Amino acid sequence: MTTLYLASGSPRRRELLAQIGVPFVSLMTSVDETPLPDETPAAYVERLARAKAAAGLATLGADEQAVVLGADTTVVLDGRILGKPASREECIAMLQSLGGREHEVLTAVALASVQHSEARTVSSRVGFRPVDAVEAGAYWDTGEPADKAGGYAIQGFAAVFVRHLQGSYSAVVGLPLCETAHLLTEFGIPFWQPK
Ligand SMILES: Cc1cn([C@H]2C[C@H](O)[C@@H](COP(=O)(O)OP(=O)(O)OP(=O)(O)O)O2)c(=O)[nH]c1=O
Repeated sequence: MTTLYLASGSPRRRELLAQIGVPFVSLMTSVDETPLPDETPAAYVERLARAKAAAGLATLGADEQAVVLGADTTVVLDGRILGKPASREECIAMLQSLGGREHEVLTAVALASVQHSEARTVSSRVGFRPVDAVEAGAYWDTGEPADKAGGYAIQGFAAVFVRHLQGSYSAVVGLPLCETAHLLTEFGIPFWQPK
């Protein structure tokens, strides 16, 4: 019987996958998240999602029954990749740069088995109201932004910054569930639907 593994340390991804009623086993993997020179944001997120799935598969040896899911989420502003803020100052600068305008959130999901691998990338647009430095600093102090791409969590306190979202809410949180369900079906893994 096929077993689905989630190669992710993200609690959001665990919750999102559980939401669509798929049994899975969590795996911890680590991949280098440095962008390659001249790599586009779309190429970057897909490469990382595939790398996370491949790294997970490698830890399982040659298990013919395993399918591994990896994903990556990146915030893109003016073509620039915004990663996770490393400091309070960086987070304040990031949130102020996102304030009063729209940015793109790219999330890729990849499934890999010994036989083959597939990936899908979803682009969403998020519009923020202006965010001043005092509020951005206070938001950093909540502890929420540190492990989030772009320094914010739409599902958390940062919801107060979000004027609009065009695209996939689950993708912004970390896993595009519509596309994930489609890929799972391709790999013969049922979600909540009757078998
Ligand atoms: C924009 C945004 C990102 N995020 C999160 C999703 C991801 O967990 C994180 C982006 O970092 P990722 O590198 O995609 O994922 P991760 O390091 O948390 O987990 P792993 O690589 O082990 O799967 O930012 C939110 O939770 N809410 C948001 O609104």
